[in-house]
Amino acid sequence: MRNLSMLTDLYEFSMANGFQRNLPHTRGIFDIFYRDVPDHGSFVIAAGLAQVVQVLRDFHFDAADVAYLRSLNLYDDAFLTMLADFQLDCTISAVPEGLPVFPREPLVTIEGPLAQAQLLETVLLNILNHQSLIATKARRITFAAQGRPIMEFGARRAQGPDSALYGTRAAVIGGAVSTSNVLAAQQFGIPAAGTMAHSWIEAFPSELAAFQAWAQQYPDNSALLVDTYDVLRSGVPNAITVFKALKAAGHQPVGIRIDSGDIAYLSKQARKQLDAAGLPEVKITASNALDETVIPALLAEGAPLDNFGIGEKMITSASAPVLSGVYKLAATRTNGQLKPKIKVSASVEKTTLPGIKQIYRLYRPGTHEAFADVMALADETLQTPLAVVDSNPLQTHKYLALTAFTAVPLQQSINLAQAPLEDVFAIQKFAQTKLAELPAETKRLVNPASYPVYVTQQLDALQHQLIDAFKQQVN
Ligand SMILES: Nc1ncnc2c1ncn2[C@@H]1O[C@H](COP(=O)(O)OP(=O)(O)OP(=O)(O)O)[C@@H](O)[C@H]1O
Ligand SMILES: O=P(O)(O)OC[C@H]1O[C@H](OP(=O)(O)OP(=O)(O)O)[C@H](O)[C@@H]1O
Ligand SMILES: O=C(O)c1cccnc1
Repeated sequence: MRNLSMLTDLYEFSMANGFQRNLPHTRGIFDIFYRDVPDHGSFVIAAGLAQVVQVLRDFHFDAADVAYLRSLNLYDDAFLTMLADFQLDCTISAVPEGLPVFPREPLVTIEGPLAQAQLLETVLLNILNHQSLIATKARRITFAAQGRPIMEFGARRAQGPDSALYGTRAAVIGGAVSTSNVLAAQQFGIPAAGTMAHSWIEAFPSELAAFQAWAQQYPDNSALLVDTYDVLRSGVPNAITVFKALKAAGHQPVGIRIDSGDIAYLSKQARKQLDAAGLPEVKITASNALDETVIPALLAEGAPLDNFGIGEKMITSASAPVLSGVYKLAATRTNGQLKPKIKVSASVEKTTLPGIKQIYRLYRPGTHEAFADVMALADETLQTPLAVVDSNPLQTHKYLALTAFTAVPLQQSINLAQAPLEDVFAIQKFAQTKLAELPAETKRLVNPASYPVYVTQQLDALQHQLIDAFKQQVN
């Protein structure tokens, strides 16, 4: 990954420069969290931490970067010198990639000198917002496919090269099993997969000649695109001719791909033709702007589809193209003294949670059934009964007591020097394990139930104390 230290908003440099001059001995503790789930879902799949770790490991400014910043005539010499000799002095704790996370829960917490930690806002949000968005969308599509494999086909429609590359990584975290994107396959160890484009068929004198040439070239990888001319009158009959010849020569025919028209009707008819020809093993792949709304419609019609190629809708998260994760100051530390901080906003749902926190997932004792999350101050011990209040500021502010639970902390401190860049399929498996722990009603695609996320009485009291102090100041 190239050095992304300059991928930031100008105001980060402007604040960092001022922090160094005004508050040189103050450290900032920043939380990264989001407020709204894309597509009206109930959770987001956290993704992108491996790239965050890479960026932090390599965070430095080249001579050309410093010269450019100097040319803006905005910044102090001492600040530019600090950038030129940059030594990252930040610590990071984070939830693991693949974990389903809920609104307002800190995915990542960064602590460091204000002048450093502020500089990380833009690039960290860029990475985490993008990958978590695509992983979340891929989870929805995978869920809709009910176990049928999803091939990621989106490189041509992604918003630029990085979105194709890291979007594919995120799509696999969310459940895709292979990709047509060779760079992503190479870089992340994802199986490379694919069929053929219409140009292959158009280039030959006939569809049959095109299929035959393909089968000769790739006798054990013969996935044939059958919709160039007429799926049922030409594509499938020609594919059957080629598959029979392949079988006779001792090869295993792979499948057909349908990429246009009424996919339910065409796949049912194609299945009948293939079965009647003694080719029940031939798989049917569907593609063409598929997503988690079209796939269930196809399956509800009884479309006999074995797998899906998914491009534009997944790689761009077309139905919900933004995850608005934010980077908010939760506390400062000066000469060892911790000061919780809050942003009190006119819109009550934007008021932040102060202090250094930990998130806990609560399980029914002796089970893997998660039933709620609790955000607490990091130095709190969770007592039973635990007094909590809904973390959603728009809910009624009513305390309740939680009694029977096993609490598992979700954020872990990350050792930048040692943090392993985990295998994407290990992350996918972890995501599936963690998804399995959530109540079924929170996972459905339409109007999912929201999962309870509470804050402890102590954290709630701290928030209200800071809000009151702010009100007194204003008055
Ligand atoms: N039976 C079906 N039920 C619901 N949606 C379907 C069904 N069959 C296809 N679709 C979806 O409808 C959308 C439009 O299909 P259509 O065949 O009109 O595509 P198109 O883009 O016009 O075709 P082409 O790719 O040849 O230009 C696509 O998202 C496709 O996946
Ligand atoms: O629809 P997506 O989910 O993005 O899947 C990838 C699409 O990419 C290819 O189309 P191509 O670029 O050849 O254009 P087409 O729309 O004419 O098929 C392929 O045939 C799929 O239709
Ligand atoms: O291999 C394929 O079939 C493929 C790859 C990218 C986009 N559409 C289809």
